[in-house]
Amino acid sequence: MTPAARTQAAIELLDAIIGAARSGGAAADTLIARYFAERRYAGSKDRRAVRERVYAAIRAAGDVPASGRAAMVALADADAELAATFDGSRHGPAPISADETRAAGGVAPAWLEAALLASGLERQALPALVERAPLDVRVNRLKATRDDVLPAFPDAAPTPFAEHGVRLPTGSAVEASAPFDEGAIEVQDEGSQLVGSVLQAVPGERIVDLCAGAGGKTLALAAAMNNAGALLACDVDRARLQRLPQRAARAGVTIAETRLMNPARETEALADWLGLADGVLVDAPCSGTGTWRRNPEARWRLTAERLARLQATQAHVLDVAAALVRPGGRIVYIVCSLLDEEGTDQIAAFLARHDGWSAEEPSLPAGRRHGQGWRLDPAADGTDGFFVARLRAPC
Ligand SMILES: C[S@@+](CC[C@H](N)C(=O)[O-])C[C@H]1O[C@@H](n2cnc3c(N)ncnc32)[C@H](O)[C@@H]1O
Repeated sequence: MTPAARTQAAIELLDAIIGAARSGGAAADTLIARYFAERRYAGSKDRRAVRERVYAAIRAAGDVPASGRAAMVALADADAELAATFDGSRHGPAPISADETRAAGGVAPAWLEAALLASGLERQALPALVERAPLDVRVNRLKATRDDVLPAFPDAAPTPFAEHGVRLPTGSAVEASAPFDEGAIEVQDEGSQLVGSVLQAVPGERIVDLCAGAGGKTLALAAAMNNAGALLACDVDRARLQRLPQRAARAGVTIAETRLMNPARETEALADWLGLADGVLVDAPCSGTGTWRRNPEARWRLTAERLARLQATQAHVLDVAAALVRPGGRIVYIVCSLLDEEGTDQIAAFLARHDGWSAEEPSLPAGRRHGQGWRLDPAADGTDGFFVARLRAPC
């Protein structure tokens, strides 16, 4: 493909991504994969270049742009090489005119920027929310140590804070590596590794991972428990939960049992665990404002209505978790969001609903106290953004 044709492809893809963001359609990655599946003439360099242009345009536009062209023209205003590809050639975009529409910049839609500032984030911390993220992996201590893994990747370095983390150059082919194949590493952001460790699960305990998804944190819990004890991984999403057993097998995890639940009927599915868990991890469904670095189009999709629905689910899963914990046991509540509505406000509301429970300070090597919990943010900590709180049940 010529450079101009690559820009035209990025414009077409952005049009599809913008349409999907407005209608709740497929994610950008899916649309990009479909686009190239139908255009076999595009080589791997073309695909990489187009993808980079698409994501640069998504990162640069805080709100949904009027069109793919408006997004690319805004990008070209600051990039002469890109601007030169608007050359009107056969497969390229028409030349740029001075008065045509440009996508607005910004970090997020105005209502979301306001909500982030109201949640205590400094304005200068906002751009880091949409910068490219590093590629972090967690070393699976059931299979290897960090020193075993580091030599397998030439440009790898230990993560600054997480004990078992390794940071690799973005784009490293982790899943084609021997350590991945052997189950010695899992892709996991350093922040995710840190907040997952707040439960401090130890061998022999009875632990529930209530919102386990495909098991990213379940596998870390099993490693912390050295495969000894009981570990129940639950979710309401069959497709996600179904991926867990295969990942567990690769990681040498033997104690994770999965359980699919019906939404709003979780306590029925968990009747045999009521009041018995030493600890419950609630990695709650959330708006993902802390993970825009990896998924920048998410900020185009979030609405106030969706946020309100997520908040209701978060309160509900916290209440389910409280029913599972034994006297004196604990809950760790995590959201990959920096909005107080999903973080410290949820904890305050939980404590108001549940007599005798208290919040304990998680105290991690990165981040800082925030309300009744702890917060990591991309600008200050170089991790995805997270809120985490530890709650102690009365004895
Ligand atoms: C942030 S994701 C979990 C990610 C996962 N723990 C990991 O580390 O990879 C939140 C999960 O909550 C699940 N969820 C949504 N509603 C739920 C409910 N009522 N009970 C349990 N899980 C729920 C979603 O299906 C989703 O998998």
